[in-house]
Amino acid sequence: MKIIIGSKNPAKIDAVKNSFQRDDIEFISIDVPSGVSRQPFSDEETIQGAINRATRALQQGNGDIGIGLEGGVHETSQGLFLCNWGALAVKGIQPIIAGGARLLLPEEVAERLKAGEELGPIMDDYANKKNVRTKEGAIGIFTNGMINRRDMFTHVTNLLVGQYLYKQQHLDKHK
Ligand SMILES: O=P(O)(O)OP(=O)(O)OP(=O)(O)OC[C@H]1O[C@@H](n2cnc3c(O)ncnc32)[C@H](O)[C@@H]1O
Ligand SMILES: [Mg+2]
Repeated sequence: MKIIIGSKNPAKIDAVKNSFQRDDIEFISIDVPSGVSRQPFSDEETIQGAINRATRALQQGNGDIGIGLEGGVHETSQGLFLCNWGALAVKGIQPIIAGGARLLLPEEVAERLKAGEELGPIMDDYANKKNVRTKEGAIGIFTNGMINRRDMFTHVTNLLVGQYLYKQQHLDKHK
């Protein structure tokens, strides 16, 4: 079985590998356009980015399953939340969608996002580290390492794969 991941980010690739613990799987990661802003600014836009990555990965990689993972932010009355979404695409059914953990971003980070900066570079600057987005992620920084970006995305990919297995077993109900 060939699984195509729509990103070259190791935090995302490792999450997908964690969710498919089988020997007969080939993982291929390709950079596909998310089709949304580089910094998605709502759940809606982040979900669309995840779906676009999954369907494009499936097509371009000519695989059995395409997986798209997308990070974004979402405005609420409490402030700007970090949000993460994932999609799993296979031929013949609507993409399967799942959301990840979320947390409130500090005002200083939110202000910079609203001024047009991307979260990746903001986090490197804020934490005085390099490549936070490919390592612990914003979620790792703000939880003191209790949950890193790979673990957060593994939860999302488990939700995707679990739903996929369920649908496979109940195919006629969900066509
Ligand atoms: O290579 P890709 O797959 O694009 O991975 P990415 O790290 O850029 O991640 P996304 O495009 O999914 O996220 C959109 C933007 O938000 C940033 N971002 C999202 N979550 C983050 C996190 O936990 N830590 C740091 N930056 C994050 C990311 O760097 C992008 O600028
Ligand atoms: Mg990106």
